Amino acid sequence: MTGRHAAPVPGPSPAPPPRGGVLGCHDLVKTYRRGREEVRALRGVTLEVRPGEVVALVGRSGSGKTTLLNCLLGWEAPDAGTTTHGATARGAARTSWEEVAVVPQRFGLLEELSLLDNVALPARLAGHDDPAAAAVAVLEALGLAAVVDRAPAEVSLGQAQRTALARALVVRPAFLVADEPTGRLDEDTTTQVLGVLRDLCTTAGTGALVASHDTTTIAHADRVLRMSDGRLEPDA
Ligand SMILES: Nc1ncnc2c1ncn2[C@@H]1O[C@H](COP(=O)(O)OP(=O)(O)OP(=O)(O)O)[C@@H](O)[C@H]1O
Repeated sequence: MTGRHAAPVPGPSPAPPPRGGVLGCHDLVKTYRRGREEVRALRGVTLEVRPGEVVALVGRSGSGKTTLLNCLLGWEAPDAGTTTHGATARGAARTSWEEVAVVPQRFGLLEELSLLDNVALPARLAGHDDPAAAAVAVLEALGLAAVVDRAPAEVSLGQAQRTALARALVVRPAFLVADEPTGRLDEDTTTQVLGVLRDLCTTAGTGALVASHDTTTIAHADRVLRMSDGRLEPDA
């Protein structure tokens, strides 16, 4: 624990995204095929994330976590199954960043923009009065005040990872999906980041689904879902 309280993440000025409902999926199936080889990455996965809760998704490397998140988000097409995105209960193609924001495993930052501009972008698209101020506030809360003007290539992987999280949090989304968002961080920084995430879930009612191998992240979750060989294990 750092002993620091996480600064609250300021809210965007426009109307908040539609709230309510759940982020979830029902009976998702996904098989990858390469020639004759088949990898059954998802074998019928059903889950729900409710507003305000932090759910950790854990499992060995290759158990299907990233595939599950990608299918849940609509970034990959499942072979079967359905997804629900909060209040809209529609397909991912129509889901806005304010409804479901994402921290991808490989960050997905725009290399030609500064960290500040990367984080301000979704706030700008959401119609925030002062996107830069909102971006600075969340970057500061995540311990990045000193590097906001640098490009992603000019910071450490841990700093880039926190920037990807800041870009998701800046719009106070209804739901957050994060793939290993603390994998590059030391324990103190992880605790700081989790404090900011928890604050958002409490104050904005964000429901978070966080795939992680990190014991600190798992310990801070309200619920833990365990994946094994393309399936979720039944609750212990
Ligand atoms: N595009 C792809 N083509 C073929 N197989 C794939 C593809 N993507 C993933 N796989 C396979 O699907 C299985 C699940 O992979 P996935 O990336 O979902 O696991 P993971 O639990 O997220 O792993 P990690 O913790 O290492 O990120 C693995 O066996 C992987 O090799």
